[in-house]
Amino acid sequence: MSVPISIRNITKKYGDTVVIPDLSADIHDGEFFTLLGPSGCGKTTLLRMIAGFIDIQRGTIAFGDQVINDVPVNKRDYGMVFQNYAIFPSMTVEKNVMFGLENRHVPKAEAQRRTEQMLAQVKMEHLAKRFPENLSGGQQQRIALARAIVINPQVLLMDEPLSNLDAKLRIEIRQVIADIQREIAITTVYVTHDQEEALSVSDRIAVMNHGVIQQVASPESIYRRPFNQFVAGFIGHSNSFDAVVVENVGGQATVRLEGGYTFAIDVLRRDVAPGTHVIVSVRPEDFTVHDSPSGLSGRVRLRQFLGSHVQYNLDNDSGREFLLNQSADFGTRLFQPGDVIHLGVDSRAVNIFDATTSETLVEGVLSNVIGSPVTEVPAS
Ligand SMILES: Nc1ncnc2c1ncn2[C@@H]1O[C@H](COP(=O)(O)OP(=O)(O)OP(=O)(O)O)[C@@H](O)[C@H]1O
Repeated sequence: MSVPISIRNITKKYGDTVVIPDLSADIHDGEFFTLLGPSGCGKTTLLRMIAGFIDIQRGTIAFGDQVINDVPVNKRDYGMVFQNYAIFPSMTVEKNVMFGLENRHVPKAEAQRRTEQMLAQVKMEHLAKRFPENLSGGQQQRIALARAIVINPQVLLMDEPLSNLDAKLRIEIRQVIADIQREIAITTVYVTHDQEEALSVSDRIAVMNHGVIQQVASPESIYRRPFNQFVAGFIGHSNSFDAVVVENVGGQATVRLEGGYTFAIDVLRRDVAPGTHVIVSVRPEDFTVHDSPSGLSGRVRLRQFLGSHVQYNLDNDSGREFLLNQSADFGTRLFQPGDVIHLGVDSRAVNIFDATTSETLVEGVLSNVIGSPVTEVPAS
C-alpha cells in the first residue's frame, strides 16, 4: 500500500561542505513528486537518503507513520529505478521481474501470475524469455520499472531513469512511467535535471538550488507563477527588465520599465509602495506585437525558425538582449535582422520580483516550502 513521505529538517555535510543545510517536505500519498534542479543541487543526495544509501545526519524521514532513519536499506519498502537500468544480465526478463517476489517468499504460482501481469503492463510479455543484452535501452528500462513495482512497494524512487536514452525514447518511456504511476497511484519521488520531463510527468515539482527547495508547486504554477527569479530562470526562459512601481492602488498598479514603457497590472501585492524597484519578468511567448511604434522596442539581431514557433533575439534601447517567440503560423509576418519590433506585454502573464530579495511580488504566490515564512496578504 502506498504511503505519504514526510521529510523534516534533513541535513547533509561532506566534511565541511554543507550539501543540504535544512530541508523539509511533505510528499502526498500517491503523488508523482519530482526533485528538479541543476547539477550538484543535492537532489540525488536527498533521494539516496530516502533510499538508505546515504546516512541521515540530522532530521527525520518517515514513510507514513514510520520513521525510517534507522531502518536498513533492505527493510525499507520501496522500489527503485536507476539511470543505468541495473537489471541482472544473467537472468531472463521474466526472472528479473520475479526476483523481488521470490526474495519475499511469494508462492510460486502467485509470483508467476504477478510477473506476467506486470510484463503485460509494461508491454514486454512477448520478450519474457529474452536476456537483457538482447534488449534496447528503452526495453531494459521497462523491465527495471516492472521489477521495481511488481513487489507492491509503499514508495517508488527514480533517479534520472531516462538520461541514458535518446530523445525519442525518453518521451516514449516517460509516458509509460506516467501512465503506470497514475494507474497504480504509488507515491513516487523522481529525480531529474530536465525541466520538460519534470513539467510533463509530475503532480508537483520541488525546484532545488544549493540543497534548498525554492518552490513546491504544480507544473503550471512553477512555470506561470515562479516564487523567485531562480525558479523563473531555471524553468523555461524569462526575460528580465529593471522597472519601478509608479503607483499601486489596492493592487491595481502601474509599472514603468527601463526605457520608459509603462503598463498596468492588477496582480501586484497591495503592500508594494510606489517607487519600489522591481524586476519584471516576461516569457518570450508573452509579448504582443504592435503595428504602431508604441510600447517596448527591440531591434532584431537574430531570427531562428524552430518549427512550432519563430524565435527572435532582440536588443532593447539599452543594448540588452531579450527573446521573443512568435507562432510560426502561415501568414505570420517574419521580421528581418535590423528591423525594429514594437511590443506590448500580456500583463496577466508577467511576473514581478523584488529587486533586492528576488522573491515574487505577485499577490498570493507562495513558495509552499515547509518552514518558510508565509507572506501575509491583507484581506480585501
Ligand atoms: N561522496 C561525496 N563526497 C563529497 N561530495 C559529494 C559526494 N557526493 C556528492 N557530493 C557533492 O554534493 C553535492 C550534491 O550532489 P548530488 O549528486 O546530490 O547533486 P545532484 O543535484 O543530484 O546533481 P547531478 O544531477 O549532477 O547528479 C555536489 O556538490 C557533489 O559534488
